[in-house]
Amino acid sequence: MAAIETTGLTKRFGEDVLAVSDLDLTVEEGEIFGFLGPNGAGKSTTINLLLDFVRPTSGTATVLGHDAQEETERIRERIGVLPEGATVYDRLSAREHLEWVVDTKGADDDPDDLLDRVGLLEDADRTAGGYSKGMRQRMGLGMALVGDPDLLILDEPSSGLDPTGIQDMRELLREEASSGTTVFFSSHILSEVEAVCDRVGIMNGGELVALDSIENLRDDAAGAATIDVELASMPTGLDVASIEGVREATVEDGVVSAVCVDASVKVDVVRHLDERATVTDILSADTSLEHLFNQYTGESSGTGDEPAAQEVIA
Ligand SMILES: Nc1ncnc2c1ncn2[C@@H]1O[C@H](COP(=O)(O)OP(=O)(O)OP(=O)(O)O)[C@@H](O)[C@H]1O
Repeated sequence: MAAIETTGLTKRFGEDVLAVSDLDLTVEEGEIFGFLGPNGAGKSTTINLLLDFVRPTSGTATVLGHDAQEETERIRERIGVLPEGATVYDRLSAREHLEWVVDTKGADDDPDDLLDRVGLLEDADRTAGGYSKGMRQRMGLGMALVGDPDLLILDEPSSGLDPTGIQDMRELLREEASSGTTVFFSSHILSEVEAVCDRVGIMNGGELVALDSIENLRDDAAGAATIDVELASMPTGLDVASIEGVREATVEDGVVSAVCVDASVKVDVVRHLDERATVTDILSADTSLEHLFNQYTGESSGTGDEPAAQEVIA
């Protein structure tokens, strides 16, 4: 049985916003699944649909085999959730937050054990109103772990965490997965999920644009290659993007950049440009996993090793 299954899941907000479009997604039991995408891609809306916080316009979803809209209670008994912007009661301490969830869920966890696991035991008696964002996030994670859930659904769990906190969170997710818990979590940074996920789904504009293991995404990235060609002057009517095997072509400051499906296409790009202009320099680089993510989502490269594209060559 799949831990999460959506079929044609669609959510519109009003006439103009198609937040989630015809999503078919299966997350298997025991997986650590990273749900990726830039801001506004539809990640939180999908999570809210799974949790019945919003209702779908069309399509269906099941969580642990139960209908996400019809069997909400049965689902909530078995899952742990870290929602986006979780409510924090400023006057209650972390221990009191944990005790409250343990009571509500009818669980038998020792709150201190969980606080220890999320690194908040020392501050367990302080009221949460004075907590930093990272401490609130740790508390939210602790609350999600109550009742030894079969499935963890975490919306941007590393948000607000410092590098140590992110490392701790990864460890925790691995521990949970090794004890049989399915982990489904969203993020907008590929490198954050890379270290921990079995598979990732990449959302963009409400659509699932990639669904694969990190390993296969890596193979794709290894196959692809970027070439930067510097020209003495830029001729009009360049059509680099039409060259077979070129995925994306841009120009900035006299340099034409092309992302190619494999290394052999780079030769075609150079030939094409050499026939039309004076080539003054050629630079070539393998495409990073981050760049591949950017290609799927249309984000500009966040790696800092390539110039942001200014103009797309038609
Ligand atoms: N309640 C709402 N009413 C109207 N539009 C909404 C609502 N919730 C989300 N949206 C819109 O739906 C789209 C998807 O938003 P969503 O929050 O699901 O994206 P996201 O991938 O989680 O982004 P982020 O990483 O910024 O949290 C956006 O255009 C957003 O503005």
